Amino acid sequence: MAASLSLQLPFLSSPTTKPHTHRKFACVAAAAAKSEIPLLQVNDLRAKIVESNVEILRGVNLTINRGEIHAIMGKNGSGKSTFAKVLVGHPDYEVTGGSVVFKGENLLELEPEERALEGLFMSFQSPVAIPGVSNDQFLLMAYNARRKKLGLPELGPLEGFSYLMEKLQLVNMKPDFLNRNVNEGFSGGERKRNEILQLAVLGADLAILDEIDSGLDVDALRDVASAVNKILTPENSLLMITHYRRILDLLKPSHVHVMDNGKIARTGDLSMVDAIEADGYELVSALT
Ligand SMILES: Nc1ncnc2c1ncn2[C@@H]1O[C@H](COP(=O)(O)OP(=O)(O)OP(=O)(O)O)[C@@H](O)[C@H]1O
Repeated sequence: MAASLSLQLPFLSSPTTKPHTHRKFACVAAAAAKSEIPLLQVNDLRAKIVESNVEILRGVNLTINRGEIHAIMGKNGSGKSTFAKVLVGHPDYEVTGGSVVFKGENLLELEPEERALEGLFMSFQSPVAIPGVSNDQFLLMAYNARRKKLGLPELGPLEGFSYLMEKLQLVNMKPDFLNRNVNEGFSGGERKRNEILQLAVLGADLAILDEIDSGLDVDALRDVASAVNKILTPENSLLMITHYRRILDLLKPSHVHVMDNGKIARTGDLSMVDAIEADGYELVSALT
């Protein structure tokens, strides 16, 4: 479980300083250059299951720029979750070819923990419980680890609690969520909301949400979508995996991809979802 804790990726802004004028121009130039490179560039990514040697990803290509919202849809078993898990470095899979560049760095060389610290967050389809660890302990520990890495002072219990309360309100969750052990006894929908709370607390350059909408009632879905919309800025991006139109209407992805047989078979906009709902995946994939 420790591994999946460390997969959660914090993102904080650097401490505010008053840069010297020349440094300021250099920073502006660097920021402009930074915003020009894609946030994520995946080229011909191939991966297999370690245990069985079965190839699941068969040449995935995908580019995500800052501020974009991408959705991946596709038939059951087409490789969507595998793709997400390979991006965060899940040990069940081995990359056999291709490349992934995240924020200009070779993501595949980084350990899962380092990917998290670089600003990659993933919510899992079935979030696990962590018996004996309360949500507030876990969140504050993860948040402080990130602050420490950035050279910022750790938040003490009082400051930490008020920070967590602020984020709790953002995701419209009850305060008792903080006292409960991570996901222990949570309903399916509560676990999904808890994933969004983690994202709100830790932040991310790229958040990957795997079926965050499954099992949510209509109000919870609206809350989750509204929280995600508040977390998104022109500087961060979202990659969501879903089977349903409802969350797409709420989050309005700029790009919709269809995965088929371990590849992105087709890319379009929201209007492609109408075709998928009318004709199914076979016809849409066959158009490529
Ligand atoms: N760790 C694993 N062990 C065995 N098989 C696996 C493993 N991971 C993925 N697979 C297999 O790889 C294929 C792709 O699985 P994946 O979960 O990526 O599909 P998906 O597109 O996310 O499906 P769904 O829409 O049903 O969630 C499936 O046939 C699945 O059984």
